[in-house]
Amino acid sequence: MNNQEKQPEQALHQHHLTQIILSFQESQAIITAAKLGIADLLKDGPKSVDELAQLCHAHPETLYRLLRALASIGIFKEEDHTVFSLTPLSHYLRSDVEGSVHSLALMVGDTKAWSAWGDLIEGIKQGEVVFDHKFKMSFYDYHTENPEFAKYFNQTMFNHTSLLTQHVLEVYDFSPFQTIVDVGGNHGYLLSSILQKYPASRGVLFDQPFVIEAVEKEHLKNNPFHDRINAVAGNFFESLPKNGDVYIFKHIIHGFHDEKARQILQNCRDVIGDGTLLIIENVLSNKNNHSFSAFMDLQMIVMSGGKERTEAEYQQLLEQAGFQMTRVIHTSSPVSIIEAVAK
Ligand SMILES: C[S@@+](CC[C@H](N)C(=O)[O-])C[C@H]1O[C@@H](n2cnc3c(N)ncnc32)[C@H](O)[C@@H]1O
Repeated sequence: MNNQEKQPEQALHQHHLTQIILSFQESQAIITAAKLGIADLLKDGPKSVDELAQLCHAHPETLYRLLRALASIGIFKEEDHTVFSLTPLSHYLRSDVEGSVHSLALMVGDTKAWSAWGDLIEGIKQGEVVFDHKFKMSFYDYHTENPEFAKYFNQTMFNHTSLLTQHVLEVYDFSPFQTIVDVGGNHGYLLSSILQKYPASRGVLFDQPFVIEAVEKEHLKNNPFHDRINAVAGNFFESLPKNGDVYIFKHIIHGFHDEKARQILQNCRDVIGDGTLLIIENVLSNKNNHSFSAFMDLQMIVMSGGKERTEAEYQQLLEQAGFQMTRVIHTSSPVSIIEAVAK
């Protein structure tokens, strides 16, 4: 291949890489629109920039430049000069729709969370959790310090879980289980959905005291399965509720490094008897293809100190905690179900 033939391909690669490097600009623009609540303001139809600027207390000229940039990538549409409407993409920036990513944008755009990503290099060089190192507090302590952030985090988990639950119910049969324990079950969406499908089962929702207190007030009060759910406050590093037939850990184990993850699983091993353990996670692919999980793994280095794992790594972790992996069931969503029993 001569130099002239190479040129277009090289230019393509250079352009592609440049786009990836600059994609933070798109993230920040979307986050800013989410912070201003633009999508909610447009839910009843198009509005002019002047109207929007007044409603969200922004500067009309710079707001126009923001919306013009977002319209150039399909987020919002400029119907007429300076008049904008929602698009299929910005629909999900609304805070009130199923599948909303509004809270995700606000969580990612939190000043501390965003600036921690700027120090990813420290995590890679030192092998430390960037957030802890930079702010001298853990990601979960930050939830206590900043309840707004905790609200966005919990709402993001809720939205995520509500999208995934159907896929889990499609492939896994919970009918053999009378008592279902959802460990770190937070809002109880997954547990409630299982109880809805399996009327003979009862549930235990286990989480930290402040979460259980909030969930009882906000979610369980109006939950039609409330009388079949026992909400239990505790700490999974100390002990888990006894007498469960199945213990579900959805998006729990990935939040911790191996030693802590083992400790949680060993505490489960102490109470599980001949019950079943289900770990529901985005399992990391062995191949280096582009994967949501591989970047979520970096999020762990930056924020909470956990790690995404391959199937083989989950198997090893389970064995070390006294379990035997029985099968891995893939769903039509990014999560898989890792099933195990005590050895
Ligand atoms: C990433 S969220 C997952 C929530 C839920 N399982 C889901 O997938 O939507 C982690 C959950 O673990 C809970 N958690 C964290 N530390 C805990 C602890 N030491 N004991 C009990 N629950 C804990 C958090 O309060 C939170 O609800």
